[in-house]
Amino acid sequence: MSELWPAPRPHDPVDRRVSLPGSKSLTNRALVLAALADGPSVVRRPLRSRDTLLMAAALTSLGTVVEDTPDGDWAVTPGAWDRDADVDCGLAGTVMRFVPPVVGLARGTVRFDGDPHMRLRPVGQMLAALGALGVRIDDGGRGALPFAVHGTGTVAGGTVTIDASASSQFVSALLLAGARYDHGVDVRHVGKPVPSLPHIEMTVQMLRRHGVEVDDVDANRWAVAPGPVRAVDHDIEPDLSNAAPFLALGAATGGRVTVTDWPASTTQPGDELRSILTLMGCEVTIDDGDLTVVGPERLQGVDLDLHDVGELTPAIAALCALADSPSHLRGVAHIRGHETDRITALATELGRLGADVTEREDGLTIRPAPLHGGTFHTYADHRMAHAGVILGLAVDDVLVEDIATTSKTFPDFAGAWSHAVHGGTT
Ligand SMILES: O=C(O)C1=C[C@@H](OP(=O)(O)O)[C@@H](O)[C@H](O)C1
Ligand SMILES: C=C(OP(=O)(O)O)C(=O)O
Repeated sequence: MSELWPAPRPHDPVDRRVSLPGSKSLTNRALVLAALADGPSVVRRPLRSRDTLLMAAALTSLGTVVEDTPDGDWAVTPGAWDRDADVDCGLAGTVMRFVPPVVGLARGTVRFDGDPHMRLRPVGQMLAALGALGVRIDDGGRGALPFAVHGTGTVAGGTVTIDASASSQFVSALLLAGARYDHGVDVRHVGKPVPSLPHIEMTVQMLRRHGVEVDDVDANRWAVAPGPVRAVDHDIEPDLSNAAPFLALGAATGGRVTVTDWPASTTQPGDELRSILTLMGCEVTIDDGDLTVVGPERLQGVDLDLHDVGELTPAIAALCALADSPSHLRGVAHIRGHETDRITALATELGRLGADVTEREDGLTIRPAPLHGGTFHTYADHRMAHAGVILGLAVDDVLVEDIATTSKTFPDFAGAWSHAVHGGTT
């Protein structure tokens, strides 16, 4: 078993100010668009974590130049994509889904693989759509990793139908590369509702910033016109999903936590934390870019459809386990295909520490129950580790397995968390 990390528990309500690293989703989109662009770009204040380093490595292996600047930014220069390569997706959905459509525009065979669990995460529908757009893919009929993409330098593109109910990233992936296809791309979703729609909106907004024309007037249809992708310098916002455990620190301790540089407007789903924490009884204010959460004496349970913001589920579920009325978290069947089956993992691990949890096909019901210490397993999932440390705020002797798994989207999370719980500015 990996190392067990004693989750720190504050003894008094905290009063902290926290600055967070950049957004994974924004950094990886910025890198892809910079690599596809018509000139050099700078990605400013990028997140440097496992997922974004894997993205930078993938684009570099194709022939893109990604260099560190003295300011800690990433300078990206498009290169000739004229070679065979191997891409390690790790456990990054954005690498496995966003890079194959780009490889269609390269000349060479690119083989993709990743961590053991990555071979179970859904990608088959996206590969099939890419095939229909004119890209040759060899996945041995598995519809999963490992697979190879045979790029010829051009992709016909055009209209394609896809069932993207397993992941919004299928749509984002096709849109990101689509402007560089001969006929652009016109993606039509058919199936159960697409999850995480704000992430598709994030893709559309970033494409428009790069001068790409996108028609998203109709529901379940996104059309990208063919044309150049203009080089643009990006400022990466802080990762608002990774704000969840830090805001939970205020919420769960009846304390006060301020996260700096909260964007005035954003497509990041973490922005929903403001209304979710308000529903749980917190006082939430924004003042001059500082978001402050003051926790209540007792947290209230919530009834929430998290379909649009599924990646927040682990942190919210942990807070619900600390609330003094029942919670229903619904609409997140798709998170069974995330870093682990998050619904089963949360039901198992919250239950192990005494929580009264009922697992449902598309979510969890959590009722108040006395909690106790024990080992919280994380299944290589950064957000399970966040859930574990949140429980540790209110329960003695919670041991979080493999805290280092948080490096997927947060460099030195353990250090930042200890600092935030015990005092000082991160
Ligand atoms: O496009 C993105 O950057 C993401 C989209 C979402 O994926 P799903 O639609 O698979 O939930 C989200 O959960 C993931 O963390 C990041
Ligand atoms: C689902 C997530 O990641 P990925 O980008 O690997 O899909 C996540 O970070 O919660």
